[in-house]
Amino acid sequence: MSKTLFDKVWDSHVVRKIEDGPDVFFIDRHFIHEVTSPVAFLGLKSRGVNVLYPQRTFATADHNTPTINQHLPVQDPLSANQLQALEDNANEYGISHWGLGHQKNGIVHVVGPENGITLPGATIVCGDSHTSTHGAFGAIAFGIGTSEVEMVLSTQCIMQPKPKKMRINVNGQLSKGVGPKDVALYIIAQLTTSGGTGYFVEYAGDVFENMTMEGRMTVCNLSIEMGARGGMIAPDQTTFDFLEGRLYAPKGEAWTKAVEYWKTLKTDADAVFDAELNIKAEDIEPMITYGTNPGMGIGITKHIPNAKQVEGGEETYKKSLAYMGFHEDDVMIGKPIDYVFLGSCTNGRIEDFRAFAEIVKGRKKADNVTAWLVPGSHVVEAQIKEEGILDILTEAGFVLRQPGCSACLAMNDDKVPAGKYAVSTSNRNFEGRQGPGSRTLLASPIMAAAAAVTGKLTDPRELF
Ligand SMILES: CC(C)[C@H](C(=O)O)[C@@H](O)C(=O)O
Ligand code: SF4
Repeated sequence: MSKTLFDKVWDSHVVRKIEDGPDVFFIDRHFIHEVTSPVAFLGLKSRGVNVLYPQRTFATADHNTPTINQHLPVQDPLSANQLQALEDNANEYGISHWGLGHQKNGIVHVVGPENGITLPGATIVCGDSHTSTHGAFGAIAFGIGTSEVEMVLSTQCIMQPKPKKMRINVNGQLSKGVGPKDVALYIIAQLTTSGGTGYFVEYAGDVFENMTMEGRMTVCNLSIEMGARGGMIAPDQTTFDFLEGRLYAPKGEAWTKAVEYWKTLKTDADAVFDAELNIKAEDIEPMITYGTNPGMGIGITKHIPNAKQVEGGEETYKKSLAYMGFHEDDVMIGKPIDYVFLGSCTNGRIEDFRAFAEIVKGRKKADNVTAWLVPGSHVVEAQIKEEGILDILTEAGFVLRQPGCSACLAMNDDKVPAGKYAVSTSNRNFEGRQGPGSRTLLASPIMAAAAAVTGKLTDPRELF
C-alpha cells in the first residue's frame, strides 16, 4: 500500500496496536528543559521508577535563563530553582545536561539539530509545543505534556492515536524579501490557528525543496500555531549535508547506511492525504501580524481587515484589536514601534542573524527602539562573531545578548513593558506573551531589522 512520509516513520515506531485505542509508540530521542521536566522527575521518584534509556534523553536550560551576565548566579529564585532541579535530575539519572554557561547550551529546538541529535526518520518528543521544529529533518516530532514526559522517561514510549494527514504544497518563486517566516505566517493566516487541528502536516513543493535547513525549521516550528500536531519535510541532500559530521550524527559506515535509509523517506507518488492545500509562492508578501493570535497576519502593504471580513466572533476580533491599540482598516506601514526581538526557536539561528545584518549594515538603530538580539545557542553566538556579523551589529548600535528563549515568552527579565509594541521574530503574539500588557507583532528577521533601523513598520523591500 502507498504510504506518506509520515506513515513510513510512524508505522516503523509502533510497538503495539491497541484495538480502537491509541498506538504504543516508541520514542527515539527525548529533549527536556527546566519548565516541564521537574514535575515528571518528581513523579518518577514517588513511584520509585528509573529512567529506562538515559542516553536517549538530552537536557538543556533555556526558558528561565538570563541573556546577560550568564556567568553570575541567577537572581530570580524561581528560575534558579528550576535550573537547579534540571541539573540535579540530569545528574541523578545519568542524562547529558547542557546547563547555563555550557558551550553547547541554547534553546532546545536549536541545539538538538545543531548537534545531530535530530535525525531523519526519528521520533522525537519534548515537553514543549514547538518540538514540531525537528520535523524539518523528516522526523516525527511533537510536544507532549508533563505526565507524558514522565512516561517517556520511564518506558521510552507514549500512547498516541495516529493523527490525520495534511499536505501543504507551496510552489513557485518567492519574491525578494519573502522568506520562510512569511511563508509560515501566510499559511497560518489562510488556515487560521485551528485549521490544522487533528492533522500532522507534510510541507511539499519546490519552495521547501529549495529552502535551507534553517528555513525549514522556521516553517515546521510554526506548524503548531495552525493547530497541527506537527509538521515535516522529506529529507534530501540539503538535510544530509547539514547533518554530516555533527556530534551525534552517525559516522563512517553507519552514516552511509543511514543516508541510504533516509533516502527512502518520501511520500509515495499515489499516497493519499486527508486534506491538501496548494499555495502559489508569488502570492506571499512580507508578513506582519496585527492581532493576538498568529493567524491574524497580513502582507505588510495591506490594511487591517474589517471585522466583517474575518471568521469567528466580531466581538473577539474587536477586543483583540483594542488590546493592540489598532483599528479596522488601519495601514500597517508607518506604525511606530518600541522594541525589536530577534531570536527564539523560530528565528534565532545563524541565517536569521545574517538576514537581519544584511538590512542593518551601514545603517543605525533608531533611537526610539530597544533591541534584544538573542542567539538561539552558543554555537550560533560563536558563528555570529566568526562571520563578522557582530561587527556589523555593533557598528549599527546593537548589542548581542547571550542565548536563551528570552523575550519569546518573557520567563526571564526580558519583558516588553505594558502598552509597548514589539516587532518580534518569535512565534506567539498572545496577550501578555512578551510581558504583561505587551503588544507583539510577529514578523521575519528582515522585517524586524527594517523596523529596528527606521523605528516604525517599514516594508523591508525598500531597504535592499
Ligand atoms: C514553557 C513551555 C511549556 C512552552 C511550550 O510548550 O510551548 C513554551 O516553550 C512556549 O513557547 O510557550
Ligand atoms: S524560544 Fe519561545 S517558543 Fe521556543 S521553546 Fe523557548 S519559549 Fe517556547
